[in-house]
Amino acid sequence: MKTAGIILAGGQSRRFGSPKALALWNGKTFVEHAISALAADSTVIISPLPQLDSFGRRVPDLPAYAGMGPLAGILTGMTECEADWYIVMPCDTPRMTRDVIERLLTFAGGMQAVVPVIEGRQQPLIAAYHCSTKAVLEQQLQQGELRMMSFLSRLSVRYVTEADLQAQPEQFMNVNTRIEYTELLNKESAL
Ligand SMILES: Nc1nc2c(ncn2[C@@H]2O[C@H](COP(=O)(O)OP(=O)(O)OP(=O)(O)O)[C@@H](O)[C@H]2O)c(=O)[nH]1
Repeated sequence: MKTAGIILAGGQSRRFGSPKALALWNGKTFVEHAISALAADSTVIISPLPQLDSFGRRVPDLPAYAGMGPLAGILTGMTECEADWYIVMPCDTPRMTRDVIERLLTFAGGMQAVVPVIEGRQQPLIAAYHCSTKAVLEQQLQQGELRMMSFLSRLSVRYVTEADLQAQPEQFMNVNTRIEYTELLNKESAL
């Protein structure tokens, strides 16, 4: 099974005020934490930011779908890399770890997607998608339908819990605001 990691590092970071991918935690940028967590044969960073070039292979969103949000980033990654399964990872969940992603992949059989449900909330941006979902996603975006829930409703999905993944709910917490970032940094100093 060939896997590819898709790091979503586009978007506006409006609530954060500067590109989240370049925020620092525990001596590494958020994008580096995402790279470390990805257990994949190849990895691509989807972002318009040239500052991310030093961290790995970076490509901007496909022009036809630029500015259309995370689903556009996922389709871009699927177009850039050939793989059986794609692991999607945002750049704002620096506490995610490789062991959790490896366990996620163990559920990738017979379904089109594996999506965590953590404390009852679906986490489709830290999830695995089979290559058969690419055509579904392309058709959906061509229809101008940008909602993640709409994408999931078109797929056969295996939902897995934090217990299945032996994960701590905090590992899935994302940093959207400066307040959330300060909370994260306080945890760092408490280590
Ligand atoms: N490639 C790509 N990634 C995106 C896009 N929109 C959001 N992302 C990424 O998807 C993840 C979740 O993004 P959000 O926090 O919902 O949105 P954001 O635009 O980064 O932040 P806000 O402007 O504060 O909403 C982050 O890793 C973003 O970098 C996009 O259009 N293209």
